[in-house]
Amino acid sequence: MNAWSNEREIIINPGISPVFVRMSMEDYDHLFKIVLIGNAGVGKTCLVRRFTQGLFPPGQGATIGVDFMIKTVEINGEKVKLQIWDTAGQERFRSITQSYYRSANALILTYDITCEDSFRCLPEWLREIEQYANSKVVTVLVGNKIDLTERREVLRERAEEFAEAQSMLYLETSAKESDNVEKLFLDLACKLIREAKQNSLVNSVSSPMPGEGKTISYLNCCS
Ligand SMILES: Nc1nc2c(ncn2[C@@H]2O[C@H](COP(=O)(O)OP(=O)(O)OP(=O)(O)O)[C@@H](O)[C@H]2O)c(=O)[nH]1
Repeated sequence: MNAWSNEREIIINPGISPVFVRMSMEDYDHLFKIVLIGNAGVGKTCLVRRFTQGLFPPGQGATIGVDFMIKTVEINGEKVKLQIWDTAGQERFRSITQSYYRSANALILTYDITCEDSFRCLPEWLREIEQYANSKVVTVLVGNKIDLTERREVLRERAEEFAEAQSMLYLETSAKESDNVEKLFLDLACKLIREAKQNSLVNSVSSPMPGEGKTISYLNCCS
């Protein structure tokens, strides 16, 4: 095993055959697949671990291939199971990670506000999305590491403008300080519920995936 809590699901041979260490018989009202993408080192893994485990891992190493976690939340009395796929940012894993886009209900495209390069690469990531994701996918642009204010290289206004031009939602986060991380995932879940209810989602997750995490309640949206 590893240092992660038992909420983590282990994937052996990412992209080929997911093998899950734990099974769950628990029901849910909605199941959504969320995939995090973006340059290496922008903080994708830290965002996932902050949300699913409430921690900021010290000395987080680079993701190899794809990691997978599940968290169940309760929103307005409905159980929402979020399958969260954390992809490696390194170029050499691109052919593996691309294969996870197609069935995603939502993509979290992440950059690092202290790294201009990670922002400049966004058009390249958008081309990947265009090519590999389904046309109904909800995309959120996330500027991470806002705790490093003095090292900011990308102004919020610039990112907001970019996101708006691309019809993406935009949020700034700090996985380290836990700023906006819960909001990111829960607002996204709310949007996916609304879209599911309007029957506008391509229900690409056809068969339930096993596994279970903590259940938390969230009542502030979906009105
Ligand atoms: N200060 C600060 N550092 C962060 C934050 N999020 C991540 N980091 C640091 O950034 C580095 C990279 O974080 P990861 O979560 O591994 O980044 P990643 O995008 O998953 O990287 P790959 O797996 O290589 O694609 C680590 O040293 C983290 O500690 C944040 O919100 N604030």
